[in-house]
Amino acid sequence: MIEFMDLKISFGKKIIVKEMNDQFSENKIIGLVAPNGTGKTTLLRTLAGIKKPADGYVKINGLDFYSEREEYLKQIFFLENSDQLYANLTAQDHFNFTKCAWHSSVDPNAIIRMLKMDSYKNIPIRKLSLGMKQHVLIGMYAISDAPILLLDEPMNGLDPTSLRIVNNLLRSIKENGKTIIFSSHDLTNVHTICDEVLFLHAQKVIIVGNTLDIQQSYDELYLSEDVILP
Ligand SMILES: Nc1ncnc2c1ncn2[C@@H]1O[C@H](COP(=O)(O)OP(=O)(O)OP(=O)(O)O)[C@@H](O)[C@H]1O
Repeated sequence: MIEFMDLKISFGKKIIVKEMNDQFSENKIIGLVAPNGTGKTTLLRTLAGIKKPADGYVKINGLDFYSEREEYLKQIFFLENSDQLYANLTAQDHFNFTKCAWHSSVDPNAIIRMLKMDSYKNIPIRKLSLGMKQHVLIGMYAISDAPILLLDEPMNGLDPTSLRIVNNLLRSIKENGKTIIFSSHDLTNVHTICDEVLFLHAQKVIIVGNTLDIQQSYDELYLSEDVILP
């Protein structure tokens, strides 16, 4: 369970979220959607305890980051982007490390097979393409077996086949009782795999079930705000 209570997030006078009071139960894939610069990464960073709220708090499975930091952090896996991977280590190294650090029973070789990474699992990260590095990141999430996975635009750089494989992987992680929150600009894919969609708009959070037309909701919220060029 993720609980947001009177959460306010800001950078000084710049408010990202004014007041958030929402709850998310387990076993869900939640898409986080908003235009560039609205605050998706900032919200994920706040959930991960990297950014301190200006007010209010987040509880994860009843745990508070500031008073129960160690237990709180055991609930979440969050790697902001592939720049955080070790350039001289391989995918296999990252997977082995993640399995060990998280005391996970997930078999890295099964994930390598599922993500079709055999041909590059032993190549240093610095020699991989963006899409290949995204596979490494997503593989680490799967291997962590953490209850809550926070992903920032994980599908960027994936080809259509990889996207389908990653979607299937996320679905199977969810079926194991996990909660996945991922930010994305790909509304079609959000519609394909999410149970709920969380829009950030006008410093507020708007949650919609995925029965609605996501594109239509997006247009209604944001299109009128488009800048009209002279
Ligand atoms: N460290 C910081 N100090 C001050 N302002 C920041 C900082 N980090 C982000 N911001 C501002 O907060 C706002 C939200 O940024 P954020 O990166 O969370 O947006 P985003 O929705 O993830 O954008 P994108 O879709 O482009 O990745 C932006 O206006 C950004 O300039």
